[in-house]
Amino acid sequence: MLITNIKGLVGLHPKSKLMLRGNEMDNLHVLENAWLLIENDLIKDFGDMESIPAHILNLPSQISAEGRYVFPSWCDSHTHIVFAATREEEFAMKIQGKTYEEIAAAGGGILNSANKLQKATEDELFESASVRLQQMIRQGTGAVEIKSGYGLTVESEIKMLRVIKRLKASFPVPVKATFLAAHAFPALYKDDHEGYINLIINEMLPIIAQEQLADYIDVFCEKGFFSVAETDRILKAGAEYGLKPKVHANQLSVSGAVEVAVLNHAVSVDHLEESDEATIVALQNANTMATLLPSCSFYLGIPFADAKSFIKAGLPVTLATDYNPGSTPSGNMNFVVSLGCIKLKMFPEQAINAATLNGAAAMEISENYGSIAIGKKANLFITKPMPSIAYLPYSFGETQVDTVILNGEIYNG
Ligand SMILES: N=CN[C@@H](CCC(=O)O)C(=O)O
Ligand SMILES: [Zn+2]
Repeated sequence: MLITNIKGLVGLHPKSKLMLRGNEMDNLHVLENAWLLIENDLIKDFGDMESIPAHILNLPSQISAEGRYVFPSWCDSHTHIVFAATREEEFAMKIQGKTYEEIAAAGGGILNSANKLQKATEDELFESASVRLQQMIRQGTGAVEIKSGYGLTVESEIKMLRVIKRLKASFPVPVKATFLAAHAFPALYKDDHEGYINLIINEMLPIIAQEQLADYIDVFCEKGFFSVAETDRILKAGAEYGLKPKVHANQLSVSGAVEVAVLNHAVSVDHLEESDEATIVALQNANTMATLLPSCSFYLGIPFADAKSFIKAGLPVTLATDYNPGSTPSGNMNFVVSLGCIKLKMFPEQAINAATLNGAAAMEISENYGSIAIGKKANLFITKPMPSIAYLPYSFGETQVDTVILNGEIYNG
């Protein structure tokens, strides 16, 4: 497949560049008036239309991208898209001004989702999550991480992870699975934290390892949820089974979650709406990525993470959706990139790098995804005609994705 007359081929990085830190994120590298050759599922070659070799120009399967841009697919490294029901009833409570904690204390939140998921069948969960994933792919997402964490029993957490495994087998995008039973203490174990942590470590993890159901283990480390000590114990248990940590950290308070995640060599700490100098210092001396979720801040009305300080401190910053029924009922990475600019004050180049190559890095797949380089997977999208690259985050109410290409083929799902 040959794409010609591309107004701008966006996100050119050397194939060996697996992550962008600090001011490296300023460089998006765009080739104007370009062509791109895809062979099978890989990027075969690309160049300037002025010097396109004749034998390439005469190839049969051509797409003209006149006035349009070609981007690497969005890489969404933080989602909770397997859930049984939406939670609009909490929407009104939020509008009344109830906080996330107050809604959870009133039986809403994660436990609300858990009650509904426990009653849903694996097929029902697969069907509803498939609709969400298909919509995300149409909006330009070409790689995704999906978490458990609404089961909160052995049976339902395993049910969720089996659904994620089926999604991975059914869609033409890389899917990374994260075990997040440590999302909240179920009602039965409200006053018996040891009992639930014992279920996680001694009952759930062995099955997950046996069936290879997860790549990562995650903990919601926050007041009212899992303590730093409990987080440390659960991450260490996961590591025994080869699961690397990702941590829901500093969403509602500076909780010590970042430090314990770094101590456990976490791939990423996610949220960071609350941070201080110590947070940044802890991350500066680590390989842990800072994954920011601005559409969660937008929906909950909580602070936006201090992206500019993180980038200034030389950290690798990632953007993701956090798509879930309670705090971010949206899987649109285009809107996340817009909020990255509008609310996190990231430049378009930084936000696009954060949502592509760094998103891939936060899923440890950036050898093959997240940028334009010869030999990388042809997971791309062609935009509608646009005046500039900045127009994509600028036009926040529209989605500029026009044609989705996955593994070198046009996606018609
Ligand atoms: N804070 C923890 N977990 C999700 C919210 C889950 C929910 O409210 O259903 C988050 O990342 O925002
Ligand atoms: Zn989350």
